Amino acid sequence: NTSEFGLFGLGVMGKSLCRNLANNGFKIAMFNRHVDGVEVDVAKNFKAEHPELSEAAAFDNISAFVNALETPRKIMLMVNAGKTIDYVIEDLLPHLSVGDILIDGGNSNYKKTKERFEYLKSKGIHFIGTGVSGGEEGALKGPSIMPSGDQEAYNNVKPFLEKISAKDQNNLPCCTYVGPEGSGHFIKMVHNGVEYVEMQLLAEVITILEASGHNLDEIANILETWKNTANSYLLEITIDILRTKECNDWLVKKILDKAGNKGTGNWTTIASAELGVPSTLIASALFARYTSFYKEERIQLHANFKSETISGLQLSSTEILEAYQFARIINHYQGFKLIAEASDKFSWNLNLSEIARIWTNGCIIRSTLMEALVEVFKETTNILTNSQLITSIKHYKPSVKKVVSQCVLNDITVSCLGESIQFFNGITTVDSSANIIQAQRDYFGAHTYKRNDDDGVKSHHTIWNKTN
Ligand SMILES: O=C(O)[C@H](O)[C@@H](O)[C@H](O)[C@H](O)COP(=O)(O)O
Repeated sequence: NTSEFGLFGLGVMGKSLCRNLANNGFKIAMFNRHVDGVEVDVAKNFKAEHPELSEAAAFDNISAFVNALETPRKIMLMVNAGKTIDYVIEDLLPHLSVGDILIDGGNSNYKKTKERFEYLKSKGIHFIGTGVSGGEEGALKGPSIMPSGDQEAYNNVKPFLEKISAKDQNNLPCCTYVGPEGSGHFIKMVHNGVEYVEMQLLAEVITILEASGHNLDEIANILETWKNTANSYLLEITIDILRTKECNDWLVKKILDKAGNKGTGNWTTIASAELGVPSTLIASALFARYTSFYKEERIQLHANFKSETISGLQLSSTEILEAYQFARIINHYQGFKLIAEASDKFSWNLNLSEIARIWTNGCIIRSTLMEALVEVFKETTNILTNSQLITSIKHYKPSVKKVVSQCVLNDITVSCLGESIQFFNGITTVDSSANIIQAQRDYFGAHTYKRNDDDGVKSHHTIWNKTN
């Protein structure tokens, strides 16, 4: 048994990670199940396709795969999130020894990761739930890696994960021990929530620029200039997408406008609700995807309601850029707020600056804003208290108000741009209207309320003079 590291599951991400590990000189064992007529000799054929895998061992037999590994065994599972993980764990368990380490690199739910961590701990097996971000190319050339579980177990796999990960500006690995049990998958989930919003904001910006009379080539050129102040991986790929033609026509124009999702945005919204954190932009981006799915109803309702003439947009691309930047800051504020609240609630003691640092490269939300946040989180956990970001927000605010109000007047839906200024106005309001809510709750349900003219601790109830 000479293989140092095992990779279980040769899907898109699994294959890329194998090549990355091999390219970094690790002697690996690769496993993919055998399914008659469907998945046959996957590992063997994959090995044959790539010269860098010449030293790798290929298996479709679990016991042979496990026995090819030096102990303590380090096995990374790259299979679909959900029940599959539990089936694979049960298949592997009879072959494992106490002290072996299983790493779940899929987009698993952080609650399930906690359960699996405790279940395997009871069997003497270490379980590391780890977020892996970067897609197929990132997994091959260097993803961002977010492992959590036992620090001691992590130290055993650290040399592998840190070597294959992307590197930040100081050439440090975009891989760090995030914290206990499911914290790695929790931050990966939030990463995806922030990703949903960044994607939605770019979609909204393009809609506004099109409604302002620009075609997609012109919009790609405008976005190109935004790289100077607002660069990100998602901005870069969106420019590529806008420039991709098929028979001289824009390919993106032929893509059906029904946005799919695989669940992480959904989980982030659920976690926000459960933790009482107003991640309103993530929820807006998720629900914008859900709304897009009602294509037939949208067509019908458009016929019912679209009649009045609209005034037309009077917006410069600078104003649209500033509105975009405003909303991005609010997006990152909400994402990291959720992480900070979960860290407190679950006593994970997460390091926000270190999380921002491993997200500066390799992952889907890498950006120059993220690079700035690494320093911001060294001084505060609340980015809206950072003097530079306060200045930026104050500078961008007039533009987002103008852009959003003109979009409303012109019947253009901008759910995330719109929500960014709605949320900002709410979180910067000293005396909100929640006192009305408290009175209504006390009126119909005797739910009591606190007063702002006593110690604010005592609960009060009023026998309201019900005229209705
Ligand atoms: O960080 C990443 O590499 C991506 O986020 C990756 O995890 C995956 O592409 C998402 O799951 C897509 O999510 P949806 O299918 O929900 O858009």
